[in-house]
Amino acid sequence: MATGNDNKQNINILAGVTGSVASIKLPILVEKLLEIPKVSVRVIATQNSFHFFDRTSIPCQIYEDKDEWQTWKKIGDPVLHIELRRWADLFLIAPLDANTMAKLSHGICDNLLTSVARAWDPSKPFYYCPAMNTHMWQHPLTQEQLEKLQSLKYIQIPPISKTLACGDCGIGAMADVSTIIEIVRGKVDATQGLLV
Ligand SMILES: CC(C)(CO)[C@@H](O)C(=O)NCCC(=O)N/C=C\S
Repeated sequence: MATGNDNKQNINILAGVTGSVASIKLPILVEKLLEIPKVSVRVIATQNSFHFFDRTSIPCQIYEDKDEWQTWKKIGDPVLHIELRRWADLFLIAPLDANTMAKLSHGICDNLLTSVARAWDPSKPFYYCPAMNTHMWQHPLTQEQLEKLQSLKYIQIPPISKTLACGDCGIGAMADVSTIIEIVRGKVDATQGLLV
Protein backbone atom coordinates (compact mmCIF):
# COMPACT_ATOMS: atom_id res chain seq x y z
CA MET A 1 0.00 0.00 0.00
CA ALA A 2 1.43 3.39 -0.92
CA THR A 3 2.28 5.41 2.17
CA GLY A 4 1.72 9.13 2.30
CA ASN A 5 5.27 9.77 1.14
CA ASP A 6 5.41 7.45 -1.84
CA ASN A 7 3.41 9.72 -4.09
CA LYS A 8 4.99 12.93 -2.81
CA GLN A 9 7.37 14.89 -4.99
CA ASN A 10 10.93 15.39 -3.91
CA ILE A 11 11.65 18.95 -2.75
CA ASN A 12 15.11 20.38 -3.40
CA ILE A 13 16.31 22.79 -0.72
CA LEU A 14 19.23 25.12 -1.37
CA ALA A 15 20.75 26.21 1.97
CA GLY A 16 22.89 29.35 1.84
CA VAL A 17 25.34 30.08 4.66
CA THR A 18 27.22 33.36 5.20
CA GLY A 19 29.87 34.92 7.44
CA SER A 20 28.03 35.11 10.74
CA VAL A 21 29.16 33.15 13.79
CA ALA A 22 25.71 31.55 13.63
CA SER A 23 27.09 29.43 10.77
CA ILE A 24 28.35 27.13 13.52
CA LYS A 25 24.78 25.77 13.39
CA LEU A 26 25.09 24.55 9.78
CA PRO A 27 25.81 20.87 10.60
CA ILE A 28 22.71 20.51 12.81
CA LEU A 29 20.60 22.57 10.41
CA VAL A 30 21.49 20.30 7.46
CA GLU A 31 20.97 17.18 9.58
CA LYS A 32 17.46 18.34 10.54
CA LEU A 33 16.57 19.41 6.97
CA LEU A 34 17.54 15.95 5.73
CA GLU A 35 15.11 14.40 8.24
CA ILE A 36 12.19 16.01 6.36
CA PRO A 37 10.74 13.25 4.13
CA LYS A 38 11.52 13.53 0.39
CA VAL A 39 13.83 16.50 0.83
CA SER A 40 17.24 16.89 -0.85
CA VAL A 41 19.68 19.53 0.35
CA ARG A 42 22.61 21.33 -1.26
CA VAL A 43 24.63 24.04 0.48
CA ILE A 44 26.18 27.21 -0.93
CA ALA A 45 28.77 28.68 1.44
CA THR A 46 30.36 32.12 1.13
CA GLN A 47 34.11 32.33 1.69
CA ASN A 48 33.69 33.99 5.10
CA SER A 49 31.31 31.29 6.35
CA PHE A 50 34.03 28.64 6.21
CA HIS A 51 35.58 30.18 9.33
CA PHE A 52 32.69 28.80 11.37
CA PHE A 53 32.21 25.14 10.43
CA ASP A 54 34.17 22.13 9.30
CA ARG A 55 33.03 21.33 5.79
CA THR A 56 33.71 17.59 6.33
CA SER A 57 30.91 17.69 8.93
CA ILE A 58 28.30 18.64 6.30
CA PRO A 59 26.47 15.49 5.06
CA CYS A 60 25.51 16.90 1.66
CA GLN A 61 27.00 18.59 -1.41
CA ILE A 62 28.52 21.98 -0.56
CA TYR A 63 29.39 24.57 -3.23
CA GLU A 64 31.78 27.52 -2.95
CA ASP A 65 32.72 30.39 -5.26
CA LYS A 66 35.57 28.60 -7.04
CA ASP A 67 33.17 25.84 -8.11
CA GLU A 68 31.52 28.36 -10.42
CA TRP A 69 34.62 28.85 -12.51
CA GLN A 70 35.91 25.31 -12.33
CA THR A 71 32.75 24.00 -13.99
CA TRP A 72 32.70 26.65 -16.73
CA LYS A 73 35.41 26.69 -19.36
CA LYS A 74 33.61 27.51 -22.58
CA ILE A 75 30.23 28.43 -24.01
CA GLY A 76 27.95 25.41 -23.60
CA ASP A 77 29.41 24.42 -20.24
CA PRO A 78 26.92 24.63 -17.36
CA VAL A 79 26.77 27.90 -15.42
CA LEU A 80 26.64 26.78 -11.79
CA HIS A 81 24.48 29.58 -10.33
CA ILE A 82 21.90 28.98 -13.07
CA GLU A 83 22.06 25.20 -12.61
CA LEU A 84 21.47 25.70 -8.88
CA ARG A 85 18.53 28.09 -9.34
CA ARG A 86 16.94 25.51 -11.66
CA TRP A 87 17.58 22.64 -9.24
CA ALA A 88 16.19 24.37 -6.13
CA ASP A 89 12.52 24.48 -5.12
CA LEU A 90 13.20 26.54 -2.00
CA PHE A 91 16.04 28.85 -0.90
CA LEU A 92 16.98 29.14 2.80
CA ILE A 93 19.80 31.48 3.80
CA ALA A 94 20.66 30.63 7.42
CA PRO A 95 22.38 32.64 8.73
CA LEU A 96 22.13 35.81 6.67
CA ASP A 97 24.92 38.11 7.84
CA ALA A 98 24.78 41.90 7.61
CA ASN A 99 27.14 41.95 4.64
CA THR A 100 25.07 39.58 2.51
CA MET A 101 21.81 41.26 3.60
CA ALA A 102 23.22 44.49 2.16
CA LYS A 103 24.27 42.75 -1.05
CA LEU A 104 20.86 41.11 -1.56
CA SER A 105 18.99 44.39 -0.95
CA HIS A 106 21.11 46.12 -3.61
CA GLY A 107 21.32 43.31 -6.16
CA ILE A 108 25.07 42.85 -5.71
CA CYS A 109 26.03 39.42 -7.06
CA ASP A 110 29.77 39.08 -6.52
CA ASN A 111 29.78 35.44 -5.42
CA LEU A 112 27.95 32.17 -6.02
CA LEU A 113 25.33 32.67 -3.30
CA THR A 114 24.35 36.23 -4.28
CA SER A 115 24.34 35.25 -7.97
CA VAL A 116 21.78 32.53 -7.30
CA ALA A 117 19.70 35.05 -5.33
CA ARG A 118 19.99 37.63 -8.12
CA ALA A 119 18.65 35.06 -10.62
CA TRP A 120 16.07 33.55 -8.26
CA ASP A 121 12.65 32.51 -9.57
CA PRO A 122 10.20 34.67 -7.59
CA SER A 123 7.56 31.91 -7.79
CA LYS A 124 9.74 29.78 -5.47
CA PRO A 125 9.93 30.44 -1.69
CA PHE A 126 12.98 32.36 -0.42
CA TYR A 127 13.60 32.31 3.36
CA TYR A 128 16.35 34.13 5.24
CA CYS A 129 17.46 34.10 8.88
CA PRO A 130 19.34 37.29 9.89
CA ALA A 131 22.15 36.88 12.40
CA MET A 132 24.37 39.73 13.58
CA ASN A 133 25.40 41.78 16.59
CA THR A 134 22.56 43.81 18.17
CA HIS A 135 24.25 47.09 17.20
CA MET A 136 24.26 45.98 13.58
CA TRP A 137 20.65 44.81 13.80
CA GLN A 138 19.57 48.18 15.25
CA HIS A 139 21.52 50.24 12.66
CA PRO A 140 19.09 52.30 10.47
CA LEU A 141 20.37 50.59 7.30
CA THR A 142 19.04 47.24 8.52
CA GLN A 143 15.41 48.37 8.53
CA GLU A 144 15.82 49.97 5.09
CA GLN A 145 17.28 46.75 3.71
CA LEU A 146 14.64 44.53 5.35
CA GLU A 147 11.95 46.61 3.63
CA LYS A 148 13.64 46.06 0.28
CA LEU A 149 13.86 42.30 0.92
CA GLN A 150 10.18 42.36 1.90
CA SER A 151 9.35 44.06 -1.41
CA LEU A 152 11.15 41.18 -3.15
CA LYS A 153 8.81 38.78 -1.30
CA TYR A 154 11.69 37.18 0.58
CA ILE A 155 10.43 35.70 3.87
CA GLN A 156 12.24 36.63 7.07
CA ILE A 157 12.62 34.15 9.92
CA PRO A 158 13.39 36.79 12.56
CA PRO A 159 16.40 36.86 14.88
CA ILE A 160 15.95 36.35 18.62
CA SER A 161 17.46 37.78 21.81
CA LYS A 162 20.31 35.71 23.22
CA THR A 163 23.86 35.98 24.42
CA LEU A 164 25.81 36.72 21.25
CA ALA A 165 29.25 35.51 20.17
CA CYS A 166 30.89 38.68 21.51
CA GLY A 167 29.24 38.41 24.91
CA ASP A 168 26.65 41.11 24.25
CA CYS A 169 23.11 40.08 25.16
CA GLY A 170 20.33 41.22 22.86
CA ILE A 171 18.48 40.72 19.59
CA GLY A 172 20.49 39.46 16.66
CA ALA A 173 20.91 35.76 17.32
CA MET A 174 19.75 33.50 14.51
CA ALA A 175 16.34 31.90 15.07
CA ASP A 176 16.56 28.51 16.76
CA VAL A 177 17.16 25.64 14.34
CA SER A 178 13.92 24.05 15.58
CA THR A 179 11.99 27.17 14.54
CA ILE A 180 13.63 27.23 11.11
CA ILE A 181 12.89 23.54 10.54
CA GLU A 182 9.27 23.93 11.64
CA ILE A 183 8.71 26.75 9.13
CA VAL A 184 10.51 25.02 6.25
CA ARG A 185 8.77 21.68 6.97
CA GLY A 186 5.40 23.45 6.88
CA LYS A 187 6.22 24.93 3.49
CA VAL A 188 7.46 21.59 2.15
CA ASP A 189 4.28 19.83 3.31
CA ALA A 190 2.13 22.55 1.73
CA THR A 191 4.08 22.40 -1.55
CA GLN A 192 3.90 18.60 -1.70
CA GLY A 193 0.19 18.82 -1.01
CA LEU A 194 -0.15 21.00 -4.12
CA LEU A 195 2.00 18.73 -6.28
CA VAL A 196 0.29 15.36 -5.77
C1 LIG B 1 26.45 32.49 17.79
C2 LIG B 1 25.10 31.98 18.26
C3 LIG B 1 24.51 31.03 17.27
C4 LIG B 1 25.30 31.23 19.59
O1 LIG B 1 24.06 30.83 20.09
C5 LIG B 1 24.16 33.17 18.49
O2 LIG B 1 24.70 34.01 19.50
C6 LIG B 1 23.94 33.99 17.23
O3 LIG B 1 23.23 33.58 16.34
N1 LIG B 1 24.59 35.15 17.18
C7 LIG B 1 24.42 36.07 16.07
C8 LIG B 1 25.70 36.32 15.44
C9 LIG B 1 26.73 36.91 16.40
O4 LIG B 1 26.79 36.53 17.53
N2 LIG B 1 27.53 37.83 15.87
C10 LIG B 1 28.82 38.20 16.25
C11 LIG B 1 29.15 39.05 17.20
S1 LIG B 1 28.03 39.53 18.37
